[in-house]
Amino acid sequence: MTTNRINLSEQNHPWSRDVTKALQQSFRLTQFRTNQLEAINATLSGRDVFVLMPTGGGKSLCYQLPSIIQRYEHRGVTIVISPLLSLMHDQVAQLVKSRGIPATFLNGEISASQRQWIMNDLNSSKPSMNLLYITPEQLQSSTSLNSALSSLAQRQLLARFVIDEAHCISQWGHDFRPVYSKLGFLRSRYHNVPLMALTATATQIVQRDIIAVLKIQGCEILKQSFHRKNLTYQVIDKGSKKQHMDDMKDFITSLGSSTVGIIYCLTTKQCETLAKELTASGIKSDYYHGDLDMNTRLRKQQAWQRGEFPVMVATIAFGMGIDKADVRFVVHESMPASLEGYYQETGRAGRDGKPAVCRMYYSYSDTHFHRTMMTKGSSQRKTVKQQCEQLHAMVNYCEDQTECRRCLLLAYFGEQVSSNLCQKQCDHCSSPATGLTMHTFTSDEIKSVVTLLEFSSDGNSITLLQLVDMCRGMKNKAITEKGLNRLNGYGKLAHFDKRTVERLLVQLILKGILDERVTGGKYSHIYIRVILFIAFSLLKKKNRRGKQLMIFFFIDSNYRLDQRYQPPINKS
Ligand SMILES: Nc1ncnc2c1ncn2[C@@H]1O[C@H](COP(=O)(O)OP(=O)(O)OP(=O)(O)O)[C@@H](O)[C@H]1O
Repeated sequence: MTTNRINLSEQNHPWSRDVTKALQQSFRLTQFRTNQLEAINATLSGRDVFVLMPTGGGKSLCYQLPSIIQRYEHRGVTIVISPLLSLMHDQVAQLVKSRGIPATFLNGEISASQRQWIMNDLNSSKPSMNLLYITPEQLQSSTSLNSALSSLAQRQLLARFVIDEAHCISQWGHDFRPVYSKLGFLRSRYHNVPLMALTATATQIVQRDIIAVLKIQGCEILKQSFHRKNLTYQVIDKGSKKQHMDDMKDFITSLGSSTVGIIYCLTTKQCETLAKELTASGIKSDYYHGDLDMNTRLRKQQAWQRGEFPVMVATIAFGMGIDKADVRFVVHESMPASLEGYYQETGRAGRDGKPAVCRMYYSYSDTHFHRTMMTKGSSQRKTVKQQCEQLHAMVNYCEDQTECRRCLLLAYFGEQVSSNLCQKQCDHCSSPATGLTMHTFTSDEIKSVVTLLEFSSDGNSITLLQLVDMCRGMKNKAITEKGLNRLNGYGKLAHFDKRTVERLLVQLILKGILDERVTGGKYSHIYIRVILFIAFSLLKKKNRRGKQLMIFFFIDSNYRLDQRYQPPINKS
């Protein structure tokens, strides 16, 4: 790859006429979106480039267009490393059918003869394909593919490597894939082949990780705001199971029962049950999750894309590569595990630029599912600490009672913006809470909670709700039987209501004073216990230095489930 810098936003480069022609004739588009031209110029000039664009921003064009520019130095085959088979399938079909661009894919599912044809083409003196989509696993394991790529590189017919969904490289991304983290060998093996990494989700940490793992320090970094002005963000208390369900149905019906949307659930079972229940209520839905076989998944995704039914109820397995422009709502039936994931999932709404709503139902108890997954180690191979930090950031976002949601979300991705940008397109900006009460807890009150835990003879099996009851001096059986009512600190917060004490404990968890852990109890039952995270002595020390620990937060006493903001929405 070259280190020569050119002006990326100009159109006076040797290839510029061809680029304009390709945009108009092959892609039938009139102008570039933010950073597309810059990414194209960077890669055509031989530079490595990191592209951070919101979902639906038009990342594909950044590498598909240069792949057909074949008259200049970096020509030949563009290799696209993509994590998902369905994504490859759709992209290749669209390239070949709609644009007449020679493209194909190589994955574990194609036949031996197709594979042979591809290898022959790569090894020919003038390969016919412009784009080859491959999985990172293929790159890792196939000797024939690697020798074909080396041969192409030697003959200067390897135009570039594209790493799509590059956040999969980072343990801090929301979809870490260990095989992606091995892609660093590309730079060492193919010194002169430009790399392009694209993602829609990247905090500073993820971005640094991607660049470090791929060894593309000094690359062009093209970033743009994560602000999606047509999306409305809402967080709604779940309430009871019935309220939650009724609200979801009312919400969808209010938009029109044929309105296109996605509902994300945490489990496969929830997806199936909810899809059936919605369909029974007149909202035509189907479900999608990772336990379905590949063909069923593909069939369901395509049926939804074609508009055969409007609502897809899915786990996060329904994700990358969904290119449906008219998604008017994305509902999270429960809180997701991270803001990175949340942003990515909500980003599938309103890709046509028209208004769309992102509604999340929240209950702190949703964290129990995520903590259990973390402990089982079945979600992703990140450290539990990393996952906990991400989960706490997500909870912080949901627990917030006053700040503009858009500001909170953008701040998480490192963008400081004014709430004026929101234009009342979030629940807090559109209908500010009317009954806000600020609750301040003194150091002594906090210590009473901590003391309760520390002096509890059976402290390791106290759940959050039990602790709330103990703080409030409740005398239920579980407490009196264990003699927990005789502990120091018991009943010290009796003058607060349940909701307030619960909020306090959540704040103590978010501030790292308490923690929740999953324990395997009898009959391998899993339950969450509260533990003291910061040693009591440490808390006291802080006080001796005069740093009084105070916790304060707001509670909206007027919050009613039936007083929710309904955003204006274009039903057409
Ligand atoms: N310059 C442009 N002008 C108009 N439409 C465009 C332009 N570039 C891309 N698009 C359209 O925007 C939509 C989204 O593009 P694309 O699928 O590349 O987004 P993406 O950034 O890859 O999204 P995701 O992260 O969800 O994969 C597509 O329908 C595409 O045709």
